Amino acid sequence: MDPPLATWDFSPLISLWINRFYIYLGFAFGISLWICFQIAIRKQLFIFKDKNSQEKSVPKTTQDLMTNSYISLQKKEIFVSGVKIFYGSQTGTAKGFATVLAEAITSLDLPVAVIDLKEYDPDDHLVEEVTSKSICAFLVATYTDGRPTESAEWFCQWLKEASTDFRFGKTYLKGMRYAVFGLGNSAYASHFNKVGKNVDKWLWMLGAHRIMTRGEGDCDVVKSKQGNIEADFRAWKTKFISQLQILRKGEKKPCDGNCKKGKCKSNEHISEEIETGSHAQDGLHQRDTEEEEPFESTSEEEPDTEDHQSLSSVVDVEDLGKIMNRVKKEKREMEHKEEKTGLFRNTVKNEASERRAMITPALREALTKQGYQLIGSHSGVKLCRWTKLMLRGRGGCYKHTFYGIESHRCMETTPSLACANKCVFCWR
Ligand SMILES: Cc1cc2nc3c(=O)[nH]c(=O)nc-3n(C[C@H](O)[C@H](O)[C@H](O)COP(=O)(O)O)c2cc1C
Repeated sequence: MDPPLATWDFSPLISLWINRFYIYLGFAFGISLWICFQIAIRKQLFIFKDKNSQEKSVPKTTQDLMTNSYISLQKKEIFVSGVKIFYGSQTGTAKGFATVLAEAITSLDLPVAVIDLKEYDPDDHLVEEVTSKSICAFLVATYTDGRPTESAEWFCQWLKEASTDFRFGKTYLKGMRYAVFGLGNSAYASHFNKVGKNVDKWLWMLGAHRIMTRGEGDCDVVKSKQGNIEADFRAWKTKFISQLQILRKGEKKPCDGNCKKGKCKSNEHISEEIETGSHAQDGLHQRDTEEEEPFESTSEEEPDTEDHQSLSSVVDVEDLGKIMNRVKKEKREMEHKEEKTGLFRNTVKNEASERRAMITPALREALTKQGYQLIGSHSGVKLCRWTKLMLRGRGGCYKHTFYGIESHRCMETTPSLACANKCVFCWR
């Protein structure tokens, strides 16, 4: 028989119920202790593992591997990413030569692209060659009156204009490497290979680096150097391929001391000049060293003749840069002569030290990065975005919309960097 309900003792349960908060507290305390304990253990384990891995994870072999892979990465530096062969052909000779050249380059395991100049827009793409690490070969034919083929007409027109446009400047294509092979016939004496010569000259004027002397193919079998145009091309091709292999290895042909102006008389002299940076600073001097056979290249003389012409006639504002360069060159020569004779030496030096540049090196760097062409040590100019758009037929700035002023005729210029006014709306 069950005891009656009244006889049951509920007092322990009641006391538990009354003290239930202490029980909860006890549980909570226990759980937090357990968590802290776990965290402490994990931390200890982690420190231990870390120590071990630091000691063991980079064994000598791995270290060696890392060093080796670094070296191999360094070794794998690419000096030539590929070759682009541009051709301007009418009856197919240049095109055929381009194919032959492409095959020869493919056998060297180098990527190659054969491009018809008809399908190439220099305005959009030529500047890519500055950084692309490719070598550009131009095979261009000359036609009546020294004109290019129809397919190369726009390319030549663009190059001609850009090379004399001060807004592009002398360094627009700096970094681009190229070689030219012209196709022509010496029977057309006054216009023999004119297109090849011009393309070579214009690229050079824009600052591109000529990797070898221009080749001249001559259809006149009597006058042709190698007997016929095919042989002329083969000779040029052989030279091109060997030059390509040199460049591919990252080797640079040292100056052989046969510079036109005789400024690099010995290799010792060159290294001195490179160290002092005079070669890098003086574009003309650098170009001297690039000439393999200076007598064949006309690029250096021709701009000068143009300068003479421009001086004798009405001066175009766009030619001012060239003229200034000539004046500076003459001044330098004069100073050089004076220094030689010992006359006025001290005065010249004092003047030079007194002259203070208005553009600080930091400002110069920043402006150049922004695309400004700096003139002397005082002014900077840049073609405005609206002008570019206007020239491309893609609209203009608000002055066009509101007042009908065509952007490329807009004369809002504040080229002097020394301007002390702080006008609110000045673009600077
Ligand atoms: C009508 C005509 C005019 C030419 N005019 C010239 C010229 O002025 N100067 C020149 O060096 N070669 C001239 N040539 C020679 C071509 O440049 C040469 O034949 C070249 O190999 C043609 O190349 P292509 O077959 O790729 O078009 C002329 C050829 C032709 C047919």
